[in-house]
Amino acid sequence: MSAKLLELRDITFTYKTAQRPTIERLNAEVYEGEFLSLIAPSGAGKSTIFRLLMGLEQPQHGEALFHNNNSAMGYMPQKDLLLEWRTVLENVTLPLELKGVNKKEAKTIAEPYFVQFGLEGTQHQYPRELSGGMRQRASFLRAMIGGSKLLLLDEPFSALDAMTRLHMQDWLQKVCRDLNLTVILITHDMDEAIRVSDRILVFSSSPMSTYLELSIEEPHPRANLETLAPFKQQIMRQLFSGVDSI
Ligand SMILES: Nc1ncnc2c1ncn2[C@@H]1O[C@H](COP(=O)(O)OP(=O)(O)OP(=O)(O)O)[C@@H](O)[C@H]1O
Repeated sequence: MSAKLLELRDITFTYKTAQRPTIERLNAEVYEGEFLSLIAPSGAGKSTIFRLLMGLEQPQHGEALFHNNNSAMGYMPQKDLLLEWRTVLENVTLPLELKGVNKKEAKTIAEPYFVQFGLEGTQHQYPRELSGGMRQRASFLRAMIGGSKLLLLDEPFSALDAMTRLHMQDWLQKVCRDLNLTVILITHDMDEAIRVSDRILVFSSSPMSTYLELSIEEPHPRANLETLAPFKQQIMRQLFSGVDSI
């Protein structure tokens, strides 16, 4: 078992204008090097968890506790937010420049990753010249280049076509393992969660509080798609546990 990287301890959070909490007494742990997915109904509060982790909101009760000295996080939103007036390389080096690394050195640090991220040859192109999958890979490289070992991915592939999405899932899972990154992924897509994750937390309603935890052991079902079905059934049962009929 890997070491604990992050702990959510008894977190309760209510937006100022809301009548009831979005997160209530939530407890969860994240382990170093794992790929963890969160599945919950739309509007349940998944992005709010990311906002709390990034310190953009403060819980009224409880805390997010980091177990190592590096609490830096990379964040990748649904829309890639690449800056259209900067080249791909200049987009990728942005977090380094913001940390005070000079431009030349930032480029030297970023360049070697272009091959691993399937972006070789795009360094001096502009984002508009890239395909959707390439844009997401550039966005992902930008999220991790600052040295963050924890990445928060908020439905990063939802705008991609089905084929590109499948390629991206396999690629993402592999690159995270190779770079020993810890990932928390928000997704609506059960197949995606099962394909990429080591562990999945499934919430059935808001406020987000208790959840079903699925640990996906080896041999991983991504290796044999027919083995996805039992996991999918468990997720659906949990998601619809509060619903009388569909
Ligand atoms: N700044 C805010 N002020 C008040 N309420 C908010 C704010 N941001 C989000 N909410 C509400 O909090 C709830 C949770 O929102 P959140 O975006 O975290 O859900 P989500 O699970 O990520 O949704 P989706 O799956 O649709 O992206 C929603 O009801 C939303 O309307």
